[in-house]
Amino acid sequence: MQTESQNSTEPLLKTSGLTRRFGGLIAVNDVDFEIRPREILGLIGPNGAGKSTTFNLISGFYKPSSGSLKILGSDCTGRSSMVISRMGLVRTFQHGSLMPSMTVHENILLGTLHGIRGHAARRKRAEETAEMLGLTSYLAESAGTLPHGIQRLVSIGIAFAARPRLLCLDEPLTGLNQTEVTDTLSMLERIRDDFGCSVLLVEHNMKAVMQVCDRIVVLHHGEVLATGTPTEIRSDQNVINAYLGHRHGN
Ligand SMILES: Nc1ncnc2c1ncn2[C@@H]1O[C@H](COP(=O)(O)OP(=O)(O)OP(=O)(O)O)[C@@H](O)[C@H]1O
Repeated sequence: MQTESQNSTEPLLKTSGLTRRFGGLIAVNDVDFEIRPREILGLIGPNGAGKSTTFNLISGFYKPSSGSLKILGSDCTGRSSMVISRMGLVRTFQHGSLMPSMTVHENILLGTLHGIRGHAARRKRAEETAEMLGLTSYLAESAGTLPHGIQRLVSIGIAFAARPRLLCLDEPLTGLNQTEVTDTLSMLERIRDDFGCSVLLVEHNMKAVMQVCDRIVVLHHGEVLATGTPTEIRSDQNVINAYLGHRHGN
């Protein structure tokens, strides 16, 4: 999905005044942020801060109450998830995105259905994706029978098989052991460095976020509390008071 015409300085995604109300509750309020080419951006904040709502807004699963969303300079406000995925933004879901009764190969093939013509080319893409994620030996197995950490990787494989410009991952590290976390973070770096893909990471594992992200946006009560590098965020007194100080101590 990468195009030659993409201007490397133009944000991949930019929100302006993004707002979403649920009845009287403002879940996301006047949120401005951008995701740049070839970066891993962390979206963090306490429970109820508005991370999932923001994620659903930018991926077209929710329509904003007000504000705008641009992808590569094109106004995508209120567009469907299908249109947004065709523009190069592909997401995973918090509780996994796979079909348990299908094999790993069949699952990853699902991610190739849009944008790749011909069964042979799709199979090749699925196999390349599996190899990159270390899933080759699981290709023939039913996805639902595999350990949790492998299922998480298969979900990422389905999304990455489309070779998106922006891969949006909703809590991909939940339930992984330390080795699996380390492997997944290395894989995200490869996705960024070898494929030029940006990654939006919604994640509660602060150690991992601080380790892998190029920049971080902190949400609190639906608003952007801070934006910066991991070093800047770690030492931001507002962030420490609202989030890091309580949950993570260091
Ligand atoms: N569909 C909905 N209807 C009504 N209120 C909602 C809906 N979705 C989210 N909310 C509310 O919006 C606020 C933000 O929720 P959201 O799930 O976006 O936060 P979050 O940062 O993702 O939290 P968590 O870390 O617990 O997943 C919360 O007060 C939540 O109860």
